[in-house]
Amino acid sequence: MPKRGKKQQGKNPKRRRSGQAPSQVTQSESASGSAEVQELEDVRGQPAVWANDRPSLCETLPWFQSHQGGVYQTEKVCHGFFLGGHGGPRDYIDDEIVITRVGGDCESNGNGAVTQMNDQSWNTRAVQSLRASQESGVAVGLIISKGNQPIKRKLPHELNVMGWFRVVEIWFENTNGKSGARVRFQKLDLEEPSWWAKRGSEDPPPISQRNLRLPESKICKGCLRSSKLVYEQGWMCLQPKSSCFLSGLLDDGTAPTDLTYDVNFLSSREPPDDHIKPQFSLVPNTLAELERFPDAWSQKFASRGVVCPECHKCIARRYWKGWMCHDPLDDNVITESAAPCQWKKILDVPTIPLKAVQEDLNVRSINKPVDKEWRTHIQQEAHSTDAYHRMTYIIGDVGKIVHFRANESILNKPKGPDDLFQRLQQADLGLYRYSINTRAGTRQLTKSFAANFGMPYKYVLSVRSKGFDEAPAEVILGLDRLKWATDQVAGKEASGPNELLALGYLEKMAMGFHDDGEDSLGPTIATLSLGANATMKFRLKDQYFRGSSRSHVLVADDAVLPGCENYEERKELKAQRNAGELTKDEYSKHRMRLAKAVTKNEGSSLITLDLRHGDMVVMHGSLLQKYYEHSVESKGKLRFALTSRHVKPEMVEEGDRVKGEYNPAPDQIYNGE
Ligand SMILES: O=C(O)CCC(=O)C(=O)O
Ligand SMILES: [Fe+2]
Repeated sequence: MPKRGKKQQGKNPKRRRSGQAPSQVTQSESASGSAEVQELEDVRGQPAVWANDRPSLCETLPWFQSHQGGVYQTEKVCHGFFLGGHGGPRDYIDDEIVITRVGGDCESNGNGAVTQMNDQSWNTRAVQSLRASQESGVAVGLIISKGNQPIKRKLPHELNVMGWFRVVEIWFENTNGKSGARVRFQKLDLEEPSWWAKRGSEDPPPISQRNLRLPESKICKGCLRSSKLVYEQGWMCLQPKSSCFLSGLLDDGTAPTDLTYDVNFLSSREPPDDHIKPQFSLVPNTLAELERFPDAWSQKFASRGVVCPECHKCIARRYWKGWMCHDPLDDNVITESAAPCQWKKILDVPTIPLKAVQEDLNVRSINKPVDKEWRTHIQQEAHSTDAYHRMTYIIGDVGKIVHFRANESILNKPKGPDDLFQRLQQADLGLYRYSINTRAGTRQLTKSFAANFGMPYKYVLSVRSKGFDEAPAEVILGLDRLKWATDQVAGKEASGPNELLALGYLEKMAMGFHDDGEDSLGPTIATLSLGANATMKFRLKDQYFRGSSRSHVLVADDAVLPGCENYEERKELKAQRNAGELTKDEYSKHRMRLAKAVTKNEGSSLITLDLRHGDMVVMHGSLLQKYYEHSVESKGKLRFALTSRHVKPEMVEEGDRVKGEYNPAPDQIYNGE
């Protein structure tokens, strides 16, 4: 487990580090299937903004926040479009026009080539959003990746912003028996030279000197709808839902497969139209906003990426205190030159008083933490002391969750929660946003800042975990309290914490559903919440909720647990199987039938805890991490969470084990007051 962070760093074969020669040629599949080697031309300029990786791009550009897929839309209108590596057949890019497939509904063969799996139509989401941009006059920003083949240029960066375009044509053609949408973009400003034009090329002629010609169109006799003359082979009806779609060119009424564009279609231009405008600025100016609102360092907009004023790179906010253009902690860093850009912005982060991050201090919003449906399956126990109101939720043999709700009286004690919240803000914790693989298969930055202490843990690389002997005093104060809570739940004899993950949440930050790791950890995990309120949810992992994977492979371990679909029926079947009343095959058939009948997209939360400043939560039982997952959503402008675990020493490299040594002196031991 501790090495996972390293493995997770995606290996992109196209990446190169400084000193390696840029690729001069690219190989592409021609329409006839033979490999061609293309010479790439130099470009004449530089993009106004660029990025090394998709997370930085999406964190920075408000008009392109799609970590996956080529189209970014808000309220059903497309604002940004991504041109990846391979373009399909007939993708076309010149200095002013881009023609490409709309994307989506495709599967990749692993080499970048894609096959369309489903028919696309005017109702396809991506098509609808492009059409909405076209109809409402919204410009679309185009981004092109270095490996893009149709452009035939040596692009300067991994991801390059081309500029604003307008959607001028959407039509459909037949790709491998499926109707696939295609879009033709035209550059919004035809007078400005394109940075990706060939080096040494002339400026484009002024509009007044151009003979702007629109492509020809014809009304289809079959469906009475108009289609442009797109292909050299002749006019065809390009309406996907019409029976006359693509018909009429060959004797048998079908369309030729080897289509080429009509020259007039390629050279035609729509006349400039002042009504077509982008709804964002191409290069966001977050830095200027920060100058205007210097106290806003923990607010949502300040957690976005910025564009480096020196080299124009998108820089995500990965540091608690700001942005670094050349990020020494980024393992995936691509150094473009021998002298990387040294620009950085370190924020002045004045201490935020507790009052400013909490709203309704005395009101607990969730008074029934256990979902109605499961109340009879989850045993609840309450126990109060002067310091904490302790609520225990027991999920059968799986484990329990103990919520220590802090009473007002302990908050302002010396070294107590108020004090810790204040001190953690001033301490240098080294909080950083790591890059992780998501379930959707993309890489994204975590939505909270993390720093690990003690034994190395999960996504934080082992070299980045500071031993407890080097940890700030505030971290150890938190650990003392967590050790107490762990002992309360698991008993003093159990393995105590040897790791602590400190998390910092700015406004609207959250941690999505995850488990804390079942194999590498001891059974008890404790967490302390400081600052803003938060909501912590527990639910069954998806495969246990359904009883199978999404593709209907039955789970090997048929756990029928609170939170799952068809609970009663599954429980009954399991009892019958255990009593020998059902054969293995019969049992599997029933299980499959039930798994296939699940219609819900995801399971709902079983337990929802309202975490307040000073509260602690202990999760106990390794099966809890195996079957259940949890999420935490922060509700205010600033929150810290300190979470301690017992990492099994055998899972950690020998030399790192000393990092987790923690032997509190007697006067350091927290006594629960
Ligand atoms: O933010 C929190 O309270 C807990 C975070 C958490 O679940 C984790 O660190 O694994
Ligand atoms: Fe967690």
